[in-house]
Amino acid sequence: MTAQSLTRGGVAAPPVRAVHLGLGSFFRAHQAWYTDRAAGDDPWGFAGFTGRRPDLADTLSAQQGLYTLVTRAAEGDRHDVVRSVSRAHAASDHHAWLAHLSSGDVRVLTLTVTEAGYLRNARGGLDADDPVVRRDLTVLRDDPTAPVRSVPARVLAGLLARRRSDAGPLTLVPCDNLPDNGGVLARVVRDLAELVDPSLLDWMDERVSTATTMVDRITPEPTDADRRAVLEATGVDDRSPVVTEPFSEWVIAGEFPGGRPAWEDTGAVFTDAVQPFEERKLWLLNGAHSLLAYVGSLRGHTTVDEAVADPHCAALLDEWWRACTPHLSLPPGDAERYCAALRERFANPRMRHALGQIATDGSQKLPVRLLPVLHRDLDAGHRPDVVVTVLAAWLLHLRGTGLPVRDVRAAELEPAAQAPLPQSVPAVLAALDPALADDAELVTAVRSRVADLSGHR
Ligand SMILES: NC(=O)c1ccc[n+]([C@@H]2O[C@H](COP(=O)([O-])OP(=O)(O)OC[C@H]3O[C@@H](n4cnc5c(N)ncnc54)[C@H](O)[C@@H]3O)[C@@H](O)[C@H]2O)c1
Ligand SMILES: O=P(O)(O)OC[C@@H](O)[C@@H](O)[C@H](O)[C@H](O)CO
Repeated sequence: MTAQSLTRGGVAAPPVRAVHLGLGSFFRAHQAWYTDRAAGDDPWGFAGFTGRRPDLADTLSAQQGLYTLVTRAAEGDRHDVVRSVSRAHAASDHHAWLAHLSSGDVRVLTLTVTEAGYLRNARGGLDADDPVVRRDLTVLRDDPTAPVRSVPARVLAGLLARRRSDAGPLTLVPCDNLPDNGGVLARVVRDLAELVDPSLLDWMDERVSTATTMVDRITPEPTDADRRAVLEATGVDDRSPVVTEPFSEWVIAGEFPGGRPAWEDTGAVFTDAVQPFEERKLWLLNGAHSLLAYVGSLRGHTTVDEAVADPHCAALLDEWWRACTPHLSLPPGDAERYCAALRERFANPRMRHALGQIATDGSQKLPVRLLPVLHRDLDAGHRPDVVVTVLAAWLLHLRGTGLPVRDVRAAELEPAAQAPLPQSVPAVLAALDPALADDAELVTAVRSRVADLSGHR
């Protein structure tokens, strides 16, 4: 049998009414999927832009934006073709970026650019010392239409173009795993606007809203085996399928004065307060993921399902969840149900979610996944032992034990971690939060746990 290609068969793609920055697996498993299912007789199409490399834009363009979403349950796979990506552009196609964002048809800009992509400094504002930000600042001051590379600068360039064309209201919808992701995005873009053209700030107040979101759907990096499995199951030679789990959640707070897809029809929840959902998800799921990534990999595991099958890791997970629960603000019983679901989600043996993907950029993830719980416990006079273990395991990871280090701060963290423990422990803790390095008891506990963990390898 000849393999088929993905094609729209002469049916037009939905009109571009939304733009996405950070075209990758998660966007395709989540926001694009919600939008596709919400289409009804009022379809919204995305113009998706990659964050950096062109590959996915090229592959998707060759398939008219179509791709197969594989929903992988423990019992088997479901295959759906998602049709809401109408155009796929490489990051370098700045002309198209400005054109779409200048269009009055476009009312929503979603983003998935990783935690590191927001380029924040230690105080949460824009890191104006970052070399890419510095270069973009010079470029934008000179010519606001010239290509820029950082996320804050790309968004700002799009807004400057939109103001020139007077294209109407726009809502920014960040979908990265960050608390108050709307506040984070608004702040870095406004910080840059102040440096480039402060007159934009008033225009932004009138024309640009920023939503805050909690997003949840485990979506591992697809593999060649996934692609072969799609070909075998469907007969379609999809060059870029996405594999995800059946579970999905999207909680959104914000205004959409220019309109939006009917995401609530497909399960998204609109609320005034995302924070309780965000904390539940970032601590219970993402915190647990980071725990498994650093401790599980030290114990020789490579995927989440392998790690949770290890009774030692499973016991640490329970300990972590017990530490989080008193600090969550959703009704009692909610966390229990969420953790029960997580046990099943993590154990799905067919997902093969690589610990290496989760371990990336710990310097950006641990502060939002673990430290809020650690600080609350320390303030209450307890030191959660499980957090000591994760911090010790992270330090060993930075020392080269287990998974390769991929972190935006690797150049600073790897040498710091190599020093003898009396220096390396406070240095690495301070990189997460200077207050941690000032806590002598915590430093001692982490030192002794590093020694225990290395001894038991
Ligand atoms: N994969 C998941 O399970 C999942 C679930 C919830 C939320 N998320 C969020 O989505 C993000 C992306 O995950 P993914 O699975 O799509 O990854 P991916 O690697 O498939 O895609 C990431 C996209 O972000 C871009 N990007 C990466 N670093 C960037 C930077 N510094 N500046 C600009 N763009 C950058 C990439 O070019 C790519 O377009 C995660 O970091 C997370 O915040 C992912
Ligand atoms: O995507 P990251 O790199 O922020 O984190 C890795 C995982 O913890 C994360 O992707 C989860 O799978 C996801 O947040 C589940 O909704």
